[in-house]
Amino acid sequence: MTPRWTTAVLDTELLGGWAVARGPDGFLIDGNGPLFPREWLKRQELPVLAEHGIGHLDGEPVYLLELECPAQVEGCHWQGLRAFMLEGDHTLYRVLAYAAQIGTWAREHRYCGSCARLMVQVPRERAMHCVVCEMRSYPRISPSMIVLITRGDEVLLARSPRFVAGVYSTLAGFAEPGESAEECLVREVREEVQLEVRNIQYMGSQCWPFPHSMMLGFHAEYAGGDIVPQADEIEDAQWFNVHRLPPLPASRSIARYLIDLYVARRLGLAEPVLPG
Ligand SMILES: NC(=O)c1ccc[n+]([C@@H]2O[C@H](COP(=O)([O-])OP(=O)(O)OC[C@H]3O[C@@H](n4cnc5c(N)ncnc54)[C@H](O)[C@@H]3O)[C@@H](O)[C@H]2O)c1
Ligand SMILES: [Mg+2]
Ligand SMILES: [Zn+2]
Repeated sequence: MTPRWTTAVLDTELLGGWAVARGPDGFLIDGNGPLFPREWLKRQELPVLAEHGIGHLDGEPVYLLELECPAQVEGCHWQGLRAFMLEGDHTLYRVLAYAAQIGTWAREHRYCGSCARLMVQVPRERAMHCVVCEMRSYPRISPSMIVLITRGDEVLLARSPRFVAGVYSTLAGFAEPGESAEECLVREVREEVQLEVRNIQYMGSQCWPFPHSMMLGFHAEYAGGDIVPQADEIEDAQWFNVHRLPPLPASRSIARYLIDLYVARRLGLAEPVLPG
C-alpha cells in the first residue's frame, strides 16, 4: 500500500498544493482542519517567517508557513500539536509533527552556530548552510530512551511533577554523549529510582516531536534495589499490579504501548500496535 504521507523537500517557487500555518499557539485550523489551499493561505497577510515544502499527503504537495508572531484569521483558531496527537486522524498528526520539527529547527538555525552569520536554506536538501564558514546544520533529533521495568505481575511506574494529576508513566531520559541507549537506560533508572535492571530488550521506537525527541523503547526486568525517587524529577514511583493500574499516559504514546503490551502478554490479551 502506498503510504498516505511521505516527506520531501519541495520547491517553494512552485504554486499550488496544501499549506499549514504554525504560530506560537500551534496550527491554524478551521472547520475543515489544519490544511488550507496554499495560495489562499498566502493571501491572508500572515506574518510569515519562512516557508518550507515538507512532503506529499495523498499525492498532494504540502507546505508549512512558519509564522513570526501570533496572528488572527477570520473563522479560524489555533490548536497545539498535542491536541492533534491525542485525537483525530493519525496521518494528519504525523504531517503536523514533521512540520513542527522542521519549523522549529529552521527557526533556531537562522544564524550560524559557529560564526554567527545568517544561514541560507540549501536547495533540494533539508539543511541550513553558512556561506561564510561552510557549516551545515541538519534537523535536530534528540535520542531518548524509555523503559518499562517489570517484576512478575508488577510494573514500575513513576510521576514527574510535570504530568497531568494522577497519571503515572514509564521512566524516560535523554541520551548523553558517549553512551549507548542501553547505558542511558541503566544510568537513568539509577538516577531516577535507584534500581538495577537486567534482560534489557529493545521494543520499538517513536518520533516524539515535543520538541524533537526520538524515543527508543525498552523492556527491562527488575534486578535489585529499593525505590528511591530522584528529588525534583520524580514526585512518586511505585510498583503497580497489572490488575490495578493507575491513570496511564495517552494511548498514542510509546509509554502507553510498552505498558499495554506487557499487560496484554501477561493476561493473554490481543497485543497493541505501536503508533508511528
Ligand atoms: N512518547 C512517550 O511516551 C514519552 C514518555 C515519556 C517521556 N517522553 C519524552 O522523553 C524525553 C526525555 O524524558 P525526560 O523529560 O524524563 O528526560 P530526562 O529524564 O533526561 O530529564 C529532563 C531534563 O533533561 C534536560 N534536557 C532537556 N532537553 C534535553 C536534551 N535535548 N538533551 C539532554 N538533556 C535535555 C533538562 O534538564 C530536563 O529538565 C522528553 O522529550 C519527554 O517528553 C516521551
Ligand atoms: Mg526522566
Ligand atoms: Zn558560519
